[in-house]
Amino acid sequence: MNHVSRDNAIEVRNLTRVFPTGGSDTLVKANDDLTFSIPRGQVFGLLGANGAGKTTLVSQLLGLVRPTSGEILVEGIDAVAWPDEVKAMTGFLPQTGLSMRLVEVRRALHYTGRLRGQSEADARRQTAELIEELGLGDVRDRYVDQLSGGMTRLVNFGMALMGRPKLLILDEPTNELDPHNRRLVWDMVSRRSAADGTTVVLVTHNVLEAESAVDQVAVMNGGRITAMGTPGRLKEALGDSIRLELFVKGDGGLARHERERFGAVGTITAGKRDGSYLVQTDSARMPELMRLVHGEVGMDRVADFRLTRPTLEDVYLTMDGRSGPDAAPSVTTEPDAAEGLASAEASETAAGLVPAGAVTSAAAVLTTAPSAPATTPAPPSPFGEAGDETASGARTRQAASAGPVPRDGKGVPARGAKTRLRRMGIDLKYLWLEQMLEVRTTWSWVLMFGLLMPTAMVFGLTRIGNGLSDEQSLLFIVSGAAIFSVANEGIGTLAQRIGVLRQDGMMVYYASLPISRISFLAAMVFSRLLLILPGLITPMIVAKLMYDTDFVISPALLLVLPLSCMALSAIGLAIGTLVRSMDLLLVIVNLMIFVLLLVAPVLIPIESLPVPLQVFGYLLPPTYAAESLRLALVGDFGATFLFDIAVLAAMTAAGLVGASRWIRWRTA
Ligand SMILES: Nc1ncnc2c1ncn2[C@@H]1O[C@H](COP(=O)(O)OP(=O)(O)OP(=O)(O)O)[C@@H](O)[C@H]1O
Repeated sequence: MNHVSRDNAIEVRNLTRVFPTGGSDTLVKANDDLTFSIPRGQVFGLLGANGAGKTTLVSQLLGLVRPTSGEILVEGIDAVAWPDEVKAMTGFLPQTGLSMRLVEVRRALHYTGRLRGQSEADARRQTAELIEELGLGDVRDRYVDQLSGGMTRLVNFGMALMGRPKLLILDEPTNELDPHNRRLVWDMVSRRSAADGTTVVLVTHNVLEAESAVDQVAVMNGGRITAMGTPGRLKEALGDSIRLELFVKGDGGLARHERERFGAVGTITAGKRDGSYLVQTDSARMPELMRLVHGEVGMDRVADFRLTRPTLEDVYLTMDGRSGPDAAPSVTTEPDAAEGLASAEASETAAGLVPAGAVTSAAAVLTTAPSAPATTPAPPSPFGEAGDETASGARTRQAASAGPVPRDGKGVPARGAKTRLRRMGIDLKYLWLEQMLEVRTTWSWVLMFGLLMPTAMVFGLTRIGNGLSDEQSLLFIVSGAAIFSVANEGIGTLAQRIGVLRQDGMMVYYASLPISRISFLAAMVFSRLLLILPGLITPMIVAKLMYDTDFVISPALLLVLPLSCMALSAIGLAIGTLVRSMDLLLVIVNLMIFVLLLVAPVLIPIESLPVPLQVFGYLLPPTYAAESLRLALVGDFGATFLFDIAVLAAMTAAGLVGASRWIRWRTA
């Protein structure tokens, strides 16, 4: 490990990320050998054209994308090896695809805080604070997806702030916001960095707005950083120039000879609007310029004019690489190792911008901005008893003590098994609650489906031909209707739900939280249990009422029923994570319904099938669920029953393990 500065929140060294493109041999270097550091407490703006590599960079900071090569340290923690530790201290606002859309605003904030490791008391307190600060009081009880685009963005911004993270990564935070709310967001960003020492990485195209909020800016182009420094220094690097925006009244604008007079003082460009011009020149020629405006054009013809220094937008337009090969001086990002990380000691003499070809330290460029004031308490450590219900604000207090993060022998933040288990329990609870609340709008339909469909099956199937109401037929009809209902809701719905989460980009949000995949998947499975169980029980009740069956109602049903739900749901999750195409997923789910009705020995005895179909039947999970239910209903708890139970348990485990392996927890 190289020397690590204690003042830097983020250190990136020789970071490269390559993506394969459509063609087999072609590769795109989304990030190309980046080296830089961000001092703690800074607001760091990341600018660049579409496809410049900004999202790839921030995704790697969060562990959502694995670098091809290079190193990332966030608060001294290796983000590649320990992404969860970085996620625990990072608030992330993705550009699109946030989850928690079908819960109330207050719950979206509260649950996010809890999932980020915040104590219950602190999560509640911060939720109330943010609702107040963001002006969300009137909509606190509304579902997030019922809000306007701008309000939703504000909620998403609030979610990123939950847990009082040390690091905030905001991807286009002011998209869709009105001017008032944009100002609110920039003010909150500045306040957090100045007062709490939060480090902020800001991806934005809104250069003019960001100018007032950022301490440092990096301009990216083609995967490389072409310029980096404070906005002031970057602007200075454009030269001691000024710009005049001139708006002339009436038709025709400036006469030809007038344009030539301005052209002799600087460069003049006609704007898109009739009569609008931009003149750029050396600041020493300002008096000449003003004489031309006043004397040559005359104030009676001037609708408006603005004389300004170059803006950050001018820097961006000059350096994002689109203005031609000669326009952009570039900063090389290959510093000398020692020099690159000596940023804390680098002085005001560090240049804001370095001409192309010069090998220099990008980190040194960064050092000209002030680091967090000495009086600023260091931000909280996420590695304590984060889930402590009673220790309100525990993380904040830990931060104030600002000691080094406790590590085990391998540089990994130390956490006991008890703490991890407790965290898993909390994650499970809030993910489950979110899932349950998300499906509440469809509860009535699902329940009705779970009640009506099995009832209709028992009613209809027992009337086939001369009637199939003998004890044996009833056994198959009842167990078949029950398992058909579970398979529909468990396999079918869960497979599609995962597909929709992936398609809408919502997985990125879950993956950015410090939760385990298993907690996420288990919460999805458990959230289905209550919806599925009625479909399992209804056929038995209907058969009892219609035919007074004397099935054995034993405690074993308490094992068979939930286990069938979990096994089939886990298989549904595995299918949903394995099959990436939503269209294919829909085909599979619909095929499954046919297979269940026609081939799988759910409604028919397996011995009645031809041998090839028997083999096929034994490969299908519902076969074991139906068989174990039949055996339980006749009180046969022999070897076959135990074997079926073991297979269902194994399927639950295999489904969850498969899903957690195939789920895209990293976006690439
Ligand atoms: N998963 C991926 N697979 C293949 N190529 C990718 C992947 N992700 C990004 N890229 C490519 O990497 C390059 C950088 O993309 P990235 O999304 O990081 O740019 P960006 O600066 O964030 O753009 P924008 O401003 O449009 O969001 C692009 O050429 C993009 O096509």
